[in-house]
Amino acid sequence: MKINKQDALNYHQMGQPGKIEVVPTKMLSSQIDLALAYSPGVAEPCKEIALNKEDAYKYTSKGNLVGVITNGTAVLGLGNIGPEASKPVMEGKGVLFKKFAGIDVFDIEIDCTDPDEFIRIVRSLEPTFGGINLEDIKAPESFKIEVALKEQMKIPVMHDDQHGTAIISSAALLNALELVGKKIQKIKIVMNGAGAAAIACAKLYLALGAKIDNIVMFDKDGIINPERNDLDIYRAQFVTTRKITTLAEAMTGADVFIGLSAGNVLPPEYVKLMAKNPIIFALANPDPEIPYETAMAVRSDLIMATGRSDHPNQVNNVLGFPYIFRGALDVRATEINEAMKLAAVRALSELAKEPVPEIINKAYADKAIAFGRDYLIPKPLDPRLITTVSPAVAKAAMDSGVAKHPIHDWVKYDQELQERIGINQKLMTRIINQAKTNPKRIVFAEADHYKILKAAQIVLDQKIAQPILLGNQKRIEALITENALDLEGAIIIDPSKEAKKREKFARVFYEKRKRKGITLFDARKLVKGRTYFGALMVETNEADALISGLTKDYSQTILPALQIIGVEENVNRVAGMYIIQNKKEPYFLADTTVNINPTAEEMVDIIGLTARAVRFFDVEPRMAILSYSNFGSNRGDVPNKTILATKLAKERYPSLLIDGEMQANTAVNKNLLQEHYPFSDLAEKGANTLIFPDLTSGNIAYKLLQEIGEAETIGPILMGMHKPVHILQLGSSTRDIVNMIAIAVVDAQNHESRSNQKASLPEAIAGKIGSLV
Ligand SMILES: NC(=O)C1=CN([C@@H]2O[C@H](COP(=O)(O)OP(=O)(O)OC[C@H]3O[C@@H](n4cnc5c(N)ncnc54)[C@H](OP(=O)(O)O)[C@@H]3O)[C@@H](O)[C@H]2O)C=CC1
Ligand SMILES: CC(=O)C(=O)O
Ligand SMILES: [Mg+2]
Repeated sequence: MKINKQDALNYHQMGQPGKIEVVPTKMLSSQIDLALAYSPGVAEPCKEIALNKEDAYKYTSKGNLVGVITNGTAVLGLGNIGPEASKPVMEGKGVLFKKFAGIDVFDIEIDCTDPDEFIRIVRSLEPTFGGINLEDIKAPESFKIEVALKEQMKIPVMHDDQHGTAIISSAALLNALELVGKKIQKIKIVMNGAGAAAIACAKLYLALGAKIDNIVMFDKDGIINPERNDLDIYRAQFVTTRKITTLAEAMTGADVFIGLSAGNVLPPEYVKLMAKNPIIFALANPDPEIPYETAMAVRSDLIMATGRSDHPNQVNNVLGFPYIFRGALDVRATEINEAMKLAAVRALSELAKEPVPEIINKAYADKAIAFGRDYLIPKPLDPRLITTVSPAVAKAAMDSGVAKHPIHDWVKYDQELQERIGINQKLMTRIINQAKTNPKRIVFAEADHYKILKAAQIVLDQKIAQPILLGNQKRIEALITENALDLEGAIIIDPSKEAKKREKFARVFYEKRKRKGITLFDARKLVKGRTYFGALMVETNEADALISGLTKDYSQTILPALQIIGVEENVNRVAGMYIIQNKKEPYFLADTTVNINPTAEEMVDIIGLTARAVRFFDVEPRMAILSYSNFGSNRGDVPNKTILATKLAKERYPSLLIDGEMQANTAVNKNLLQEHYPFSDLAEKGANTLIFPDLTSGNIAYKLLQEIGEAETIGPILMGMHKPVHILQLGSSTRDIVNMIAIAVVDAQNHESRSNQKASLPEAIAGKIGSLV
């Protein structure tokens, strides 16, 4: 994946600088809250903790808080760039801890290179944290620091670059060896790098059966052999007695190369020297010891992994640290010991051999990921990691006697883990990857706008879509130059210069609308408008989907689309849906954009369209029909209408989980449903799809969520059009536009794949033609 320097800087700079903030977990909005949270109320937990320090786990965030601590001396493969410069990486680790395992992090960058002083500082932080993740501290100091802190602290301490890397690379190595039928006891290993990561990896390989005589290690000064008189005690363990002096000699006949050093230090010709079916893990970040493509081009029997996400086999400690700490914190382990590390290795290596759920195939746009040369180890977005690795680590902590709070109910623990991450966090990743499998031509009516051009560049770079930019060519080109955009490959069309095409489109439009009051003269005038022009491109198959609306009111944009493209066959109307992505799961809201005051029957159409669209996102809809009343508790037109809509929808779509009418909070609060309305079909899980009684309530609800809720919103997704058209909200961000483009591409793929299938909406909902927007 091409990452542009300026984009990376903008990403970190935009909005509130950095990637992380502290969010309160309790209400703090009244005098009472303040008195409880702070003086005088706060004194009570203080006094309890003073009597029993363990109560810090009960009354503070300690039990779920990890310190990601560094001095910035070995930041990725960038070297000793200092504590300030390491902060983006540490914030990044914090975000991954949170996203993948629900663990909160304070990142702490300490200006201190003296190991004893560093040890003293970190040790003094024990009251704050439930665990310490040491990060990017250079060897050999990192060894001394970790050993001392493990000894002196009663909370789990792990140097991630050592043990995270050792665990993940061991799991991948065991699986790679299994694939090529080699035994770890027999393989010849070249370790390039003799720092924190390399030494810990080599030690774990030895624990797994590798032979010290078969390992050769290199640092910047060359091979580690008896002639070296500059070796610390850690490197000295890996002095080779073999008669080798150069990397080329070591690579000759080697089975495995492990790179934990720096980028681009392994010449391709050395790869040729390796034994049959060689294994290369080039793990330096961000640039591996040899680029993936270069190594793979050298020989076809190579098994290759890197630390990056843009190639198969990402061997990166992100597969470990969130889940290892999760398991350790959950049993309040006093340390992370060898048994826990080996349990993580086994869990990871076994998970890679399990059949891969469809959700992961989709997240990686790969039709069928299966254990093999390109899939040695689970993918970082695999939601099974938390429910596999964390329990394995927790069990091992219990079995090895370091768990202060053993887990007894493993089924309940599994559920808790799932709830921590929410199974559908990766919704847009899945859609984007699905889009990449078959990019489509997307025409933009408002291409003379920076945000559209930037989004077009992103989708072009990421091969999500082929942009067609409508607008004044000179203005578009000026914007591209002004903003240093790279839009090579995008098609620019200036409708004002396309007289022939306009005439063709005017005639198509005229034929469609001549009995609806449109003259050819009107048509010629209207097709000068870019939304008309774009919609006609889609209608005449010159483009696959239209995106418009960034600078215009919704109704002005939808009109041309409805007049030209119209409503899908077998569907009575179009409707708009918004996705609200909260921390745990997405919620789907409809109709938020089109139907002003639908009748009960019209609501049933909207329910059908929405159910199908929700399934398009691989989510099973649990639909609540909303009102200001709960199951007949209030009278009025809206409750009457929504009660009828619920009844009719249940009749028309018997396979759908629908209930109503109910208030919005009832719908999304399963405890409330269980307590007061246990008879409801939604009582078990609550609703994830909310159908509004009218446009006023739908529109107000999503706009409020968008502006003052903390959730990310995706949409509006226009449902029920004959061909894909999506209309942006006025002022959408570049990110909103990219999301919308990906949705439009997948929508176009689905339209294409069902063009020969004629099925009614109820049949589609019954699952006969799959999930389609
Ligand atoms: N994929 C993953 O999950 C992970 C990858 N890494 C990567 O591993 C690398 C090392 O990290 P870490 O061990 O923490 O850092 P350290 O600073 O502890 O170690 C770096 C080691 O690499 C050696 N080295 C540097 N350049 C060369 C070279 N050209 N040839 C041979 N050896 C070289 C250094 O030698 P000397 O001692 O002589 O200076 C040192 O032994 C980084 O690139 C990092 O990104 C680390 C952790 C996880
Ligand atoms: C991944 C990681 O921790 C590193 O490269 O340092
Ligand atoms: Mg690191």
